[in-house]
Amino acid sequence: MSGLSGVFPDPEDPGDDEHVEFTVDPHQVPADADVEASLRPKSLAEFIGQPRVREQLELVLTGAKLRGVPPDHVLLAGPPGLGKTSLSMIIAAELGASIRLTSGPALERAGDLAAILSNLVEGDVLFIDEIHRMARPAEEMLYLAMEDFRVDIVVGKGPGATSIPLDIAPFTLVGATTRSGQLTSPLRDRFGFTAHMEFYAPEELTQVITRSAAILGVQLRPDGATEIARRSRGTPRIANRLLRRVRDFADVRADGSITREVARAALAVYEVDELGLDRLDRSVLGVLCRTFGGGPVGITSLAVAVGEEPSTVEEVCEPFLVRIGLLARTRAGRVATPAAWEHLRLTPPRNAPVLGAAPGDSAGDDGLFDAS
Ligand SMILES: Nc1ncnc2c1ncn2[C@@H]1O[C@H](COP(=O)(O)OP(=O)(O)OP(=O)(O)O)[C@@H](O)[C@H]1O
Repeated sequence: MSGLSGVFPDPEDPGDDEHVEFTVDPHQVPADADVEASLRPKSLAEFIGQPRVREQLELVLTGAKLRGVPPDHVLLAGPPGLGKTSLSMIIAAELGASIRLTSGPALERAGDLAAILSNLVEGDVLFIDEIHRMARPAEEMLYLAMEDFRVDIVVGKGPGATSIPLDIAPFTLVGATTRSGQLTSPLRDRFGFTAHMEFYAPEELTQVITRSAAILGVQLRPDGATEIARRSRGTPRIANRLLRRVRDFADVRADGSITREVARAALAVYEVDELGLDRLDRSVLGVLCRTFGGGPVGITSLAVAVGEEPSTVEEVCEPFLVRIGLLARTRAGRVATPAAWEHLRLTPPRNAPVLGAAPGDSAGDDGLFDAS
């Protein structure tokens, strides 16, 4: 028989010698990644929240459809997990077009991009995730492709090299970035529309979770949905992930129904606190307060101290910590706010940095400083 089988003790009662038998066929159980895909909204009408982006995008798409031309290139900017990939698929679906998906790091050489561009059919949507991480030669090729629907293929090397122009089908580029400030201005200027994705309000995340629970057939009480939403860091991907983890807990340790109490107990097991901070967030704040006396400290030093990549701390933890007022970015580096000390139940030292008054303490145009 293919599958897994065995015995499982009741986790509520370690002394229990009555065992529950289980049999699971891994081919019958969808992987988390498949579940994630099934939860993606398929149309603008199904896409919850981001009212401004939806309205703007609807105008861009409808205007293009009225004129019978592919819409301008679209840039989706915002922290991870807010729905950029979902939105790119929705753009293609609303246009009745096919979509090709790739990412900046996969486009190392201009040839990688040329191969994709030359295979596009008129009206296709090309999605490039993490577009700020594309290699320079590919980026330069993209300028011409975006503007004139043409690429120059370089044949040969050195002084004898020649470039052969190749027409490509008119297409719409959808770029996604977590670091719009890192885009070069020639690339940024070639997008006709930039959608700035915001963190979601708890009520919007409650709707996301309720919708996902209905798709997954999970019994979810409204107070359970609110509790998960409150701790989802304004991010639908996290909301869906927490819903799946709370569902596990509800199935294994409760009666399968997600109530506020079940959600609280489950999220305590997964170390997600009342503000939605996870281990890494708390570790960043803890190091900032305990090791660096509240800062200011550069992102690299902070990342090394928590054993993470600076980009992870900067793109995953920081935007949310800044948004909920636990961390501030100043010219001199990252600083813990009084609310951070309070959240960690620590007393700030007397010489802890004072926030707010210093002139020039404002973020750069990507909201980030390079103190390291
Ligand atoms: N507005 C929304 N309404 C309902 N569900 C959403 C919405 N936005 C995102 N989701 C859910 O969140 C998950 C993550 O979204 P998605 O992968 O599109 O995010 P992303 O911004 O592209 O993230 P990344 O850039 O890290 O890939 C999706 O599976 C989808 O189910």
